[in-house]
Amino acid sequence: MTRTALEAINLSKHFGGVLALNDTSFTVPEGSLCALIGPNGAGKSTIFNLITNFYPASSGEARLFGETLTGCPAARIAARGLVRTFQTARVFPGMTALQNVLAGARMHQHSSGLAQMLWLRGARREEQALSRRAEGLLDLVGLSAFRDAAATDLPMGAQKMLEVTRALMARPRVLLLDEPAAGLNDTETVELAALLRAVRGNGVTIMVVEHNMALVMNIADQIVVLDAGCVVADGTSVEIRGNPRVIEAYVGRDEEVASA
Ligand SMILES: Nc1ncnc2c1ncn2[C@@H]1O[C@H](COP(=O)(O)OP(=O)(O)OP(=O)(O)O)[C@@H](O)[C@H]1O
Repeated sequence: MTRTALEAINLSKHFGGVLALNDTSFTVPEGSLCALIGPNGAGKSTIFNLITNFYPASSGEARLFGETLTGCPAARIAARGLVRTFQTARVFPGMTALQNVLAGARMHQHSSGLAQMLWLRGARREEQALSRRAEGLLDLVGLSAFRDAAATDLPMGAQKMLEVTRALMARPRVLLLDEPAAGLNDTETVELAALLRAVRGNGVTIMVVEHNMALVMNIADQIVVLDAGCVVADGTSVEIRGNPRVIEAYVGRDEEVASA
C-alpha cells in the first residue's frame, strides 16, 4: 500500500486581519507529483511556509511520513528529507554553480567539521564523492558549462534550475518547489518537466506550486486547487479541468485551465 508522504491537516494562517489559509487539508502519496495551483494570493506559498515552519500555523499541523512537523527547526526538517525551493531563485552569492550544488549536500556529510579541517582521508574521499555527484547533477540538468561561473551571473532560468539541482543534492524524500518554471523559456520548461518525471521515477515525492498550467496538466498526478485560502478541488487533471469551482476561481483566466 502506498504511504502518505505529506499531509496538511486543517492548516490555517492569519496575518493580522488577513486569513491567508482557512482550514486546509490534503494528502500527498509517496512517490507522486502533486501540483498546488490557484490564483494570485490564494495561499499557495503560505502552505509551503507553514509546512517548513518558515512561520508557525495559527492552527492545524503538517506531517511528514506520519510525524508532525510542528515546531521542527528548518535544519531538522531538511535532515528528515523535506527540502524546498523558493519562488525567487535563492542562489548563494560569492559561490560558483558547483559550490552552490555542493552546499545542498552539507546536511548529509558524515565526517566532522574537525576531520574536514584536518583534511583527513575519510573526509577527503567523502568530499570527492560529493563533488562527483554534484558534477553529475549539473550535467543531468544541462548546467555543466556554468560549473565554475559565479552563480549570481547565471541567466535567471539557469539560476532556477541550479536551485532545484541544489535541492536534489540533499537527497530529498519530499521536494517542495515554488514556481520552478517561472523565468524558464519553453525549452527549459520541457527539460524541467523531464527532470521532475525522472526525480519522481526515483521515488521522490514532489509538491509543486506552479502557474504554468500546461506544465501542471502534463506532469501532475494530483492537483490541489486553492482559492482565497480554501481548497476548492483536489483530484487528477481530468477531474479538476471541468470542475465549476475551479473555473470560478480562475474567472477571467478560465481558458487557462480549460485549454491546458
Ligand atoms: N508575511 C505576510 N504578511 C502578511 N500577509 C501575508 C504574508 N504572506 C502572505 N500574506 C497574504 O496571505 C495571502 C496569501 O498569500 P500567498 O503568498 O500565500 O499567496 P500565493 O497563492 O502564493 O500567491 P502568488 O501566486 O501571487 O505567489 C495574501 O493575501 C497575502 O497578501
